[in-house]
Amino acid sequence: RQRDAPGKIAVVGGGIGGAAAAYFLRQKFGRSVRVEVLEKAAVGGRLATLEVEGAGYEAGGSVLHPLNLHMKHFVKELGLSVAPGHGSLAGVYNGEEFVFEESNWYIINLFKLLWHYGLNPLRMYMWVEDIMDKFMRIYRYQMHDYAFSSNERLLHALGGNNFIQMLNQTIDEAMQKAGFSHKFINEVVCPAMRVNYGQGVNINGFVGAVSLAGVESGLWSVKGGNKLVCTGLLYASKAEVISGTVLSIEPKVRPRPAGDPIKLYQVTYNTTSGLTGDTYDIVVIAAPLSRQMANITFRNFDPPVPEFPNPYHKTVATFVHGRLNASFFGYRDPEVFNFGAIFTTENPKLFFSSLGVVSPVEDGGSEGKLALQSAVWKVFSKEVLTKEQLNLLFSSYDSVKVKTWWAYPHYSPPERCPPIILHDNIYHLNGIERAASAMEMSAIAAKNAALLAYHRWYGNTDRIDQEGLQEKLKTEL
Ligand SMILES: Cc1cc2nc3c(=O)[nH]c(=O)nc-3n(C[C@H](O)[C@H](O)[C@H](O)COP(=O)(O)OP(=O)(O)OC[C@H]3O[C@@H](n4cnc5c(N)ncnc54)[C@H](O)[C@@H]3O)c2cc1C
Ligand SMILES: CC(C)=CCC/C(C)=C/CC/C(C)=C/CSC[C@H](N)C(=O)O
Repeated sequence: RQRDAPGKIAVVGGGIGGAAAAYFLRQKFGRSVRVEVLEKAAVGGRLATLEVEGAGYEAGGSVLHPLNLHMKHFVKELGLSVAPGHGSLAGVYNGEEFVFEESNWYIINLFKLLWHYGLNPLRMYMWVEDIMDKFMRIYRYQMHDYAFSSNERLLHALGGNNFIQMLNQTIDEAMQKAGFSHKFINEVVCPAMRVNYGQGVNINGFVGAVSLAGVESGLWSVKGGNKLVCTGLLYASKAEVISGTVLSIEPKVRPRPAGDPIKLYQVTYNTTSGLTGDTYDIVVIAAPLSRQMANITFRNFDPPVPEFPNPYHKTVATFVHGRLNASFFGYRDPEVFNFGAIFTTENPKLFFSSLGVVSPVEDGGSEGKLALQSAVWKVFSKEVLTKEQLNLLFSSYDSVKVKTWWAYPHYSPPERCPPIILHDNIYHLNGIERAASAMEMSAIAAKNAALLAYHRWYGNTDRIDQEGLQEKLKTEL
């Protein structure tokens, strides 16, 4: 006999992971199930805008890759618009001087790159392409309804032992082994890690490769703000969004006069009206699980739900409307200082990781050059910038807005991803962040969890952890 559909599903967290999970759970389980999303702060989570002088700017997750297919699909499905990324001249600063300065002329850049780094840039492009090609297999597997019970199994299905190995070594080790020069790793790869993950080349090889993809051309964002995808998905999924902080989850058994007892989960949460809760058949946790982050207690589980050490890295995004101080960077004439993005190499003396001119989310992307005279700059740093530091970086400024994040995992390979399955019908999305944290990674984890929850509910074991999918699907239409 076909098992009854679940009555109620709880999703903890209304960021892109939770919103995508609600959407995919609705797709899989159909119209009858009640989906409730519990969110303790704002829908969007790490996708949020900050207002600077009347305009909104992406303060968290900002750029998407052209091959981030779930995010692309959401934008299309929800009738949102794409804002293409803007081009601005970039320079790499080592704390004393610029080790690389981009020119307005393509041909000059080509010569400069060849002169400084030989064939390393071209080889890097091919190296990242190869990883992306394998990564793209996930869309085919998910389209055919296949799910994975652990993040390691998911990664193995995409790139075999090589992907697992990438989790266990630093991007520095991975690229040195692949024959990239020390100078190139230091002056090109390291600045990309610092701008994207606020950490250097000691982060794991997989997130390192994702980070390199994150500085490729064709990046985009959502007009009006990336968080619109979250509100849109929650609306489309007909989920009920409840403002509340989940405190604990506990297994419950409800006896039935006829048939097997029903296994449920009691979810207790705090709202503005006090402590309350409800029971659910399935729970999907779409927030990083640790005391530092979601702080959820799992009560009376036998065996207990294990705690995973999963420290997150602090990143401060500071928005400054003002004029950059060219002389801080060694330029006497501010007129010839025309960088719109400044990346940095590793130098303990530097108090910021990167800075770049940003445009408002309502702009829809500005193709041409951004005005640098008095622009809004986004500065990434590990700590909140002091007034003295701001005065060093800017010759004058009108306003400063600061957002501090527990942004992404503090990467330290060898990396083990926290589990996806926490109990019979409890799933956790954010373990995938230990491999790499990005909007698309949360969307992939959300679809995987929805498929896994569905197949495990209905006993479709043939759709879980299948080996040799790449070969198998080649012959399938
Ligand atoms: C500064 C910064 C820049 C970034 N840039 C990019 C980028 O350019 N491109 C990219 O792809 N990625 C980027 N990222 C990463 C990306 O933003 C994240 O990987 C992604 O948004 C994570 O989404 P999520 O839904 O998994 O988690 P979150 O967005 O963290 O969502 C979790 C939600 O759960 C809620 N929650 C937590 N605990 C509880 C609880 N106990 N009860 C109820 N609710 C709870 C939280 O309030 C939150 O809303 C960036 C991140 C930061 C911080
Ligand atoms: C998941 C895959 C395959 C690709 C994603 C590539 C990507 C867009 C990576 C960026 C990740 C990230 C954490 C960026 C943070 S900073 C972004 C931007 N430079 C900014 O200034 O805000």
